Amino acid sequence: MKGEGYDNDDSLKKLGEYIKELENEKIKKESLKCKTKAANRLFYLATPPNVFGQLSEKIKKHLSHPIKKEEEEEEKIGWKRVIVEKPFGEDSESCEKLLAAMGEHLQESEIYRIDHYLAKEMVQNLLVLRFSNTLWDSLWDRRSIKCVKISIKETEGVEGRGGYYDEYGVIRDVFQNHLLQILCLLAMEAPAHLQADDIRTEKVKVLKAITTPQFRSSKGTIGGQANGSISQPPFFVVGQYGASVDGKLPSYLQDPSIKKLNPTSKQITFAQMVLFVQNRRWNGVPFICKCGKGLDNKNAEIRIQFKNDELSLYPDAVINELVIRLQPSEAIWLRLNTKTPGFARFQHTYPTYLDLTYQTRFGHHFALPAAYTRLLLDCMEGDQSLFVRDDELREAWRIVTPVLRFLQRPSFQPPIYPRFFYLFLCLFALVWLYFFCFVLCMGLI
Ligand SMILES: NC(=O)C1=CN([C@@H]2O[C@H](COP(=O)(O)OP(=O)(O)OC[C@H]3O[C@@H](n4cnc5c(N)ncnc54)[C@H](OP(=O)(O)O)[C@@H]3O)[C@@H](O)[C@H]2O)C=CC1
Ligand SMILES: O=C1O[C@H](COP(=O)(O)O)[C@@H](O)[C@H](O)[C@H]1O
Repeated sequence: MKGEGYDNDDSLKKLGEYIKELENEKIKKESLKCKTKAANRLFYLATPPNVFGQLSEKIKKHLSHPIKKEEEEEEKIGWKRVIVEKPFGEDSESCEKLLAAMGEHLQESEIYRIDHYLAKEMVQNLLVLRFSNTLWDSLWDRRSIKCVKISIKETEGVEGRGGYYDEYGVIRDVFQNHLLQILCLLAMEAPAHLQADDIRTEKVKVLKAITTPQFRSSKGTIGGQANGSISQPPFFVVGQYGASVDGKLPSYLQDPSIKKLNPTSKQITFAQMVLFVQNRRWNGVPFICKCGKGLDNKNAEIRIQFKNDELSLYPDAVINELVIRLQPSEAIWLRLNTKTPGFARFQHTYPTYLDLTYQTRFGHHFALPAAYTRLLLDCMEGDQSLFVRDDELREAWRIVTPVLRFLQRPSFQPPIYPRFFYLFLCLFALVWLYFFCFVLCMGLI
């Protein structure tokens, strides 16, 4: 295979023959122990997406099990499954092409589209947290929830991955997939059953209820205009990271890979959008979604902020907030008010937390598998719950495509934000501490 193109029939034929040889050997050995003659085939396409279609065709042609006269059941002949990595397209149009190219040769049940965020412990936990605790049933909607914040923040920059990143940017890299998937799990209705397709059907409904961001220009057209502004809801913020304030960490444009490929790149590395799920449950509740690189913190979390009751006896008390931290250090906490402990009277509230930090509560009793371990196992077991279905993909691209078009305007220039640098913050804190001690000492003298 080495050195041959993905479209080379001969080499793929050879690969098919080689696989068959291996399977025959294995079946010979194993048939002594068990009666199965099936040999399953799992293909992992770690290739650029532009060859997914071509490869699907070759897999069908040369690498599928030879089907007998009458098509036999999967258990007898073994299954064939294909895992594909994102990006599944660059916008709605290219996604459609990709879906068609693969769909021509493979069935949807054979395609496993990876979104590794779906396999993170706390993302899987969302279904359990929401639907096994009836406590939320009357709270999980626009009547009680003020807003939902989802953020995936990274401190790292592109670190030499500019070849891939500069073509895709943060919206295609994280927003369109990981972030929207989390939003779906938070906003969806209870699925009919805990089966892959029931769950995915509910997720699609959420995506369908998200209105496509509209862009207004002086000419009243949508998207792509130089002086366009986003219409209701009016919020989206983008940027590209610059160098750290002390100049020690390079900016996006100074990254060696970007410098080499596209030194004047306008690609964005941060995006925040406020999305609205326009259905009866969520109408009017902003979902504030942000993700980016070169930021102040590496974490991924969900914050569900509850409304304050206008008639509350404690109008100044902090609002209740449910926080689900996906990483680092998985945790769920609920911010509540208590009486200020001690002599303070009941007029005084004190914000505190009901805290479920996984490490403390579950310690070493549970090993959390890496996302990819979970996904590979699920694929082998034929469970598509944590993989993205074609209609989810279409809808997710429908939501972000107008934004991407808007950012492609020739006049667009990304705002630059300084890259966060911890050492800088530490030095800053030290200077303040020093100053504070100095003032304190002077006071004492
Ligand atoms: N189990 C655990 O480990 C627990 C840990 N904690 C920790 O305690 C600390 C406090 O937690 P918590 O009370 O929940 O967090 P905060 O009340 O400090 O809220 C943090 C959130 O507020 C946003 N925010 C902060 N400053 C501003 C601002 N000026 N304008 C707009 N938004 C802002 C942050 O956004 P952004 O991300 O953009 O800055 C983030 O979403 C955290 O470090 C938390 O990790 C608390 C409870 C349990
Ligand atoms: O898919 C991607 O995700 C990573 C972030 O994943 P995490 O598991 O480390 O949170 C991101 O850095 C990368 O750019 C993107 O392709």
